[in-house]
Amino acid sequence: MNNEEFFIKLEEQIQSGNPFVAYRNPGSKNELTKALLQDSAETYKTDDFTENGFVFAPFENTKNAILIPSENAEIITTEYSAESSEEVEKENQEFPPAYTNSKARIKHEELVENGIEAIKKGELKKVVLSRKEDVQTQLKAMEIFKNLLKKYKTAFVYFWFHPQTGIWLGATPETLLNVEREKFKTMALAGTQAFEGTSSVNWEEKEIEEQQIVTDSILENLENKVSGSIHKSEPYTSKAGNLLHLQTDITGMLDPEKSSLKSLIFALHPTPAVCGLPKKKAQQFILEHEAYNREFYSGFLGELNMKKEVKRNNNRRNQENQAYGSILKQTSLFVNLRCMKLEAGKARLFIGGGITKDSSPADEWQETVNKSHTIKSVLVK
Ligand SMILES: C=C(O[C@H]1C=CC=C(C(=O)O)[C@@H]1O)C(=O)O
Repeated sequence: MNNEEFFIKLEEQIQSGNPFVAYRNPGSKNELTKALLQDSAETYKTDDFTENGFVFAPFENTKNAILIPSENAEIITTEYSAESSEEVEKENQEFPPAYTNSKARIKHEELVENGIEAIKKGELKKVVLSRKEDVQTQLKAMEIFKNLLKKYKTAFVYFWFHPQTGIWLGATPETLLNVEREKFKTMALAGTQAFEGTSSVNWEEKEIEEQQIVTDSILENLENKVSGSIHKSEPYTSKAGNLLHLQTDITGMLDPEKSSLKSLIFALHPTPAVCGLPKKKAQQFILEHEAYNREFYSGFLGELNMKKEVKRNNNRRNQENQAYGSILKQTSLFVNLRCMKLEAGKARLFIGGGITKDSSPADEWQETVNKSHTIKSVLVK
């Protein structure tokens, strides 16, 4: 489908009031943007994660994971080009410094102080604390979505609507879980610094430790769920919009006898990149202290057991590939970061950061300001 037809279909779906999602996977071949347009206003939920479709799950109470089932949706695709990286870089550098709202700053710094105190008392090892920020915007959701598609080629970019949740949009750099056949991939992403023209940067002890905590915890949680060994890369610097993070890629083979897709998802969610350690205590701390509802921020979203057509390999020597059928199931879930909820004329942004014993409240505030640019920069024409 060409771009024009694709966006007309999407507009028609918006008018109908029925649920839909439009999205592009990171680094997608031919920049393929897909949409699932549900054929009724019905609410479908998934509890056992065996269905196929697109799932949208909140941070807590994941029983409310909403599904757009493939079988109840029209699936359309288009190729929509991102801007060249030089253009994007230029825009990022030109983006004006964020205004500082001192009330919000004081509140966030107090929250971080409380987190550091709980860590120093030994109640927690790490906790991820966040805030919301409301920003006025004249842009329509579709324009914001196109801006996200143009700017963030390496992120998972999405535009979700459901009568139960309202409109959400985002560009997240974090994979929660990718499963194709028995092979799975996940990542430990943590540590942040502003991108200032180069990705060759040094990381301080604090960030290295913060990210190592995430890697260790993911490996520990996956231990009994996989067959054979788990492979991890060395931590490396990855770029997400105007930010740099430390990332470790983790891969392995699933053992269907030992674990279902659901148990794997919940072994990971919520990861210490959005919640903390120990998991239950950190979650409790967040719910008690953040004083607002994260809703779907730091939840997860993406393709669930979606059928993917695989082209047959005509190379005769590759007998093994020829033996496989041409359809396989793919799950590609992302952590819902760098996102917003859009209401009439107003975007609610959600931004957080990992707190460890060495965190500084002022630096953590600044980090949330830097992170908010990912979304703020697509709210203007
Ligand atoms: C919680 C967020 O980011 C996470 C992902 C990468 C780096 C993070 C950090 O450095 O704190 C956070 O753990 C957010 O963007 O709201």
